[in-house]
Parts: sequence; C-alpha cells; structure tokens
Amino acid sequence: MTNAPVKKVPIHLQSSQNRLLIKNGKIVNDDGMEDLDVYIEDGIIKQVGRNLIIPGGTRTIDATGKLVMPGGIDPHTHFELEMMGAKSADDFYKGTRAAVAGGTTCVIDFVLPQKGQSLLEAYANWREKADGKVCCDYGLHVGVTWWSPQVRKEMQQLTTEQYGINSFKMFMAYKDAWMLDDYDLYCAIETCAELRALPQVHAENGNIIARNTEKLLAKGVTGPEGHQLSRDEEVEAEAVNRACVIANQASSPLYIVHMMSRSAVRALQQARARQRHVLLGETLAASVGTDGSHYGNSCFRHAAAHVLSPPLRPDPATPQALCEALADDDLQLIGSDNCTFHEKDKELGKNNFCKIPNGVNGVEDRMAILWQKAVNTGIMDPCRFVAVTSTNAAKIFNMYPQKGRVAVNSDADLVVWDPKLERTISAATHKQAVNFNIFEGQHVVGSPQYVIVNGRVCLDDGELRVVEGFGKFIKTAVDSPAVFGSAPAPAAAPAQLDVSHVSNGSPSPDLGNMT
Ligand SMILES: C[C@@H](CNC(N)=O)C(=O)O
Ligand SMILES: [Zn+2]
Ligand SMILES: [Zn+2]
Ligand SMILES: [Zn+2]
Repeated sequence: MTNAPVKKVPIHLQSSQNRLLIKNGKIVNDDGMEDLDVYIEDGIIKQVGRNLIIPGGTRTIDATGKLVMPGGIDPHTHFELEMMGAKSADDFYKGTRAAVAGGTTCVIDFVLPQKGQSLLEAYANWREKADGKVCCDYGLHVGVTWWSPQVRKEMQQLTTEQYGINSFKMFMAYKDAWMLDDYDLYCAIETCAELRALPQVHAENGNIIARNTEKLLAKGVTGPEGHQLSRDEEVEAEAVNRACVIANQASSPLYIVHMMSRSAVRALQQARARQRHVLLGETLAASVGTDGSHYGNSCFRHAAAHVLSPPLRPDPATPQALCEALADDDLQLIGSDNCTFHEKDKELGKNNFCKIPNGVNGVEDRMAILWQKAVNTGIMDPCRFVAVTSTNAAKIFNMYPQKGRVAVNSDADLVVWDPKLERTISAATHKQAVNFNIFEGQHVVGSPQYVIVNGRVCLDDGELRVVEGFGKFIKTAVDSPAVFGSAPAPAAAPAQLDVSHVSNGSPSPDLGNMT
C-alpha cells in the first residue's frame, strides 16, 4: 500500500467522475445475500440488479468471489480528545483515514464538554476540529458531563435541525471529571426521553472505583494491573443494572456503550426481561479481539496501552462470549472506542495507574477482528456481521437507509470484502498515528479489497487513496424509528421545554430480533 497523500481534488470535479459498476459480487445486507451488480453515480447507488444498462466511461470493479457490504459504521470514536492531561493521537484526518483502510465509511465521535462548559460551545469546537479533515462522513454524540437548567435547554437546542444531534452520553464513572450522580443522570435521561433522543451511558460505579483505587495505591499497587483490579466485572454490571432502572423510571430507551464483560451482558438481559423500552448494548473490537491478561505484562508500555474503561477482562472466555452475544442479539453493535495515546502520554501514569490516559486503538481493525473471531469461527454469518458493524448503527442513530444498506438511493458507502485476503495486524503497517497496536501479530483472514466512500474509490485494490476533507457531517434527527418506533410518547414535557418539533415514532424497521 503506497501512502502518498492524494492531492485535494475539488469535490464538484470528483463526483462527476464517479461512475462505477461493481460486478459479479455477492451483496450482503443485514437481512440477506444476493448475487447482484451495483451501479453508482455521483456518490449514490443508482441501480442494483443484473445486466444493468450503464453509460460509457463507467469504471468496473470485478467483485467475483467477493462480498459487497455496506461500509462499516463505527458508533464510538474519540479523535483529538483531550483527557487526563493528554490528547488522543489519532486526529480526524488520520483516524478516519485508518477507518477507511479497515472498511469503515462513517464514524460517530463524542463531543465531551468539561464540567461547566456549554454543550453548544463544545459542539462548535468538535465541528471545527473535524470539518475539513474527515476522509469519510461522521456524526456526533454529545456528552452530558454536568447538569443544570442551561444544560437541559442546550440539549433541546442540539436536537434541532440546526445541530443534528440525536444521542447524548452520560458517565457513571470518571468521578470529578465527567461523572453524574444518580439524580442528575435521571434528569438527563428524562430529558432525552422528552426529546426522543437516545441516552447512552458509560456504565461503571465511579464511587466504588474511587475507593478501590485509594486502597490499591495505599497497598503500593501502582502498576497498570491496578486498573482492572479497581473495577472488576461486578462494578460494571452493577452500573448496567442501575442505569436500566433509572431509564425505566424515566420511561426511556437506553444504549449502554462499551460493554466489556459477561456479567454486564447478563445484567442487560435481566433488565430486558422486565422492561418495555428498547435497551441496546455495544461492545468493542478490543473486547472481542484481546483480553485483560496484558495488564500483567512486565513492560509498562505494553500493559498501559491496554488500559481503557471498563477494562479488558482477565476471564479468557470473555471474547467468545461477547461474540456470541453479538450473534444472538443480546448485544446489537460493535464499536472501537478508538482513543489512542502516544507512549509519553501513557507514561503520565507510570507511578499511578489511575493517571494512565484511558483508551486503545480499534478503528482500523474493528471489522477484520470481528470477521476473524466471529465469522471465520462460525459464531455469526455475514448478514449478522453487516448488522452489527453497520446497519444497526445506521438504524439506531437514524441514518438508515441513507447509510447501512446496499440499496438504490443509499449513499455509495461500500466495502468489497475479500474473505480470503490474509494479513497480520501490526503497528509497523497500520495507518493509525500510534506505534502500538493491541492486536499486534494477530493473523486475520478477511479484509477489504476496495472501500468506496460516497462513490469515490478510497481503498483501491489495497491502495489507500483517501481525500482529506472529503467526508461531511451527518445531521441526525431524533425519534429514530428503530428506538422509539413502538415506544409510547413520554409523559407531557414540562411547559418550559418546547418539544413541539418532535414527530410521533413511525413503525420501526426490524432491528434484527430486538427484544
Ligand atoms: C472517554 C473514553 C475513553 N475511553 C475509554 N473507554 O477508556 C470513554 O470512556 O469512552
Ligand atoms: Zn466511556
Ligand atoms: Zn514492551
Ligand atoms: Zn469512548
């Protein structure tokens, strides 16, 4: 793969050149597979079928023996995030470039205001960081890291067409940084329900973690192994349960990000059995691709590179169990939570594990890792792979069928996946900005041969040809049918919150066999 950056071609020139036929491939959507050809023009899928009539000057990609899938959608990234005294290493250019290299054609990043900071101001900062640099389309979730009537008002403003936000993330961990107490968490989730926006939670008990950290440090446990010891599975599962109870009290659906353990999945399943609103679970490439054994590595750099929250689990059965949960629709989607830090930044926690900036890589390898761990092992079929890596995110975040489907009038965001393409994952060859890869040395069978972003061939038979700034911000509307379609309207919103713009949910498209 040559890495020569492609010179900027004016966007209007590009699209007219984008007549493309993908021939002889097997189309894979979340609900079925078919041997059909795909014709693309000006960034949109115009025809799907056989013996298509196409204009001269069309480029043809022969996809014989390959799968033609919707481009991956990564619902969880943190590019250029400042946290714990450092800044994540992958910026919006390098991060989305790595995403495209791995078959992902849309990412959803997180606006994370500091406590007391205006959400609108933070939103503007993120748009400024991302617009003009992204190589593929992107969306945003907004963090609710503090609570006040102003925050409530700004959430309402963010869900209008001007800003295009339909999901908010609250933290039950990161005490003193982003964590909300249960009262404020309840108010935030209630407000999401009134706005018909999707609340997301980082589910760990931040107070237990804080006390465990004090005790471990007092005992002289300062290395990265202390990170997992301070927050084991039940500390995650307890918060999953508590978040579901609060959502139930607020008559709200809920999306739990980065679920990392079997205990957390069990807690979500138990909540589903007793609650009527949609409860959604996300896991990560890291949690299916590796495990918590690395925290014991004698090399600080190696162990610290695996520090994220919730942590990777020492139970070796976890990766397979999480793949099975994705296959069985106990979990609905896989993200990366890509939040990488250079070695010097991870060393901020050299003598105190709670100061190690949290985050790992994953945006580039997410799809190949899941294909290797779940499809090649027979745990899930290609249709379910498409559902959890693309379609479910599109449906949940109300981008469907513009995104997440190979169909006429959908965006031409596609992957020509070669199920036989073998490679070994390594920091020496990956496109990410850091010189460490938590999947180092893993051999995968199955990777993208072509990646088409809005009709442009950005991975061309293994050659990476992204264009910085080619991607655009995707505004999302609230009231996603897949989440709110069958939910009754919540109790009348308090007078001061104008929600008149919100329509009633329409019948939701099938989100797998969602309970
Ligand atoms: C802030 C971000 C950091 N990444 C991580 N999971 O450790 C997150 O908690 O999602
Ligand atoms: Zn989190
Ligand atoms: Zn080392
Ligand atoms: Zn995250």
